[in-house]
Amino acid sequence: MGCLTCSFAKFVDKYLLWLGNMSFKKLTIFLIIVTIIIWIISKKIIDKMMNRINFQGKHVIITGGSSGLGLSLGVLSAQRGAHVSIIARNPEKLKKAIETISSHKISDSQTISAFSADVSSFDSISHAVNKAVKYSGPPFIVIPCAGESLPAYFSQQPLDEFHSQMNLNFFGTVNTIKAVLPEMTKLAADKKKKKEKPKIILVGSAASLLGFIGFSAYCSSKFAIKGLADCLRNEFKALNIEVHIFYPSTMETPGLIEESKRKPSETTEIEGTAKAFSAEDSAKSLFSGVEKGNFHITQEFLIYFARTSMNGLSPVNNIFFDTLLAPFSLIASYIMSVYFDYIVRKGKLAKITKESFEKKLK
Ligand SMILES: NC(=O)C1=CN([C@@H]2O[C@H](COP(=O)(O)OP(=O)(O)OC[C@H]3O[C@@H](n4cnc5c(N)ncnc54)[C@H](OP(=O)(O)O)[C@@H]3O)[C@@H](O)[C@H]2O)C=CC1
Ligand SMILES: CCCCCCCCCCCCCCCC(=O)[C@@H](N)CO
Repeated sequence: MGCLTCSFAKFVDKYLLWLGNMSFKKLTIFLIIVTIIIWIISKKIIDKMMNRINFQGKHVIITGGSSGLGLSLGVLSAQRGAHVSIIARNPEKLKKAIETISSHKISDSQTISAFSADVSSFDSISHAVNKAVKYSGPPFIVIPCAGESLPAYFSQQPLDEFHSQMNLNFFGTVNTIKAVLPEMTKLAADKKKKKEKPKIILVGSAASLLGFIGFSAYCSSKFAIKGLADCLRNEFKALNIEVHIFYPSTMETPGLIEESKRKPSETTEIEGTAKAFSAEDSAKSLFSGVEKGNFHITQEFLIYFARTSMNGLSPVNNIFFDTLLAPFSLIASYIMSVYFDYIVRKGKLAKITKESFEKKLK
């Protein structure tokens, strides 16, 4: 034993001597490389150690589950053995979605069901949730994914669209969480199941982190979801319920096709800075983020990077990585704002405004 300590001391001595003989520049590079290697290895080990969520026999409720991201989340949940309930308005779309999701079941005992409801009405969503719970049991995972984007120039957008965006995206999320909370709280309090915390995953957007021309109504509703997520993450610790928020950037979904028909050209140009993903890939990122235990879930590095500089007092995902990135993200945000402003100055709205000024002067 003594000898072991002895050789360890000798090793440390040699190592320190070797470090001491290095030039400052070499030492700095060496330390940075060692830190990065330790970080990568420890992250890999931690990720491996993290339990994958056991979906088998658990009930997953997804609003907006008849299309786009919600539908892909339903398919993934079915593939992993969950009972899936999807909630949306249009019964035809729901019926088709049920067929798609059911074809991915891995066991006959899985229940895949659909309930028609409007999330912007508490009575409507609460009625649907009660039926879903009666049919498939208490909700283990809830994803309030129903949402829509109505892009327009602020000056041209009718006031009622600001209300409808808030009613669907923000209040739809609040209503859904309110509706599932009593049953989820009971499930979370179950001592036998204490290890597996029920989870709520809010669906924000990259537009929960930054705002630009054309998204004033949509972006505000998505920023509100970010604020809600921060508060609930903290408050629901008392209930043993886990809260996460997902910030997808553009996804190729039926919703995107619809919004593109009315999207101002400047908005499209700025949004194009980030890559578009398939709904399937985004759904996979959402669940893998939950499994890694991340509160903030992003699909791509660019949005992760953007988030670090606007973190405020929100919890960081990775203290080392986020702290390292934040200053660079601030610099990037400055460059981005100069670029975004350039797009707006040379854009359609600026042209229309200039023309109407000139008309008035004549
Ligand atoms: N696509 C994108 O680029 C991005 C999307 N997001 C967000 O992801 C989420 C999903 O978007 P995406 O997949 O594109 O959307 P889709 O338009 O493809 O699907 C929206 C779903 O929500 C349902 N829905 C809409 N309004 C209501 C309502 N009032 N009550 C109940 N259900 C409703 C729709 O069904 P029905 O109409 O029958 O009710 C449908 O199932 C949204 O929250 C969106 O803001 C975030 C970032 C990027
Ligand atoms: C720190 C500097 C990095 C900045 C990165 C900026 C990238 C800008 C892209 C923003 C993409 C916004 C996507 C919103 C999509 C959306 O929610 C709608 N399509 C809804 O349907």
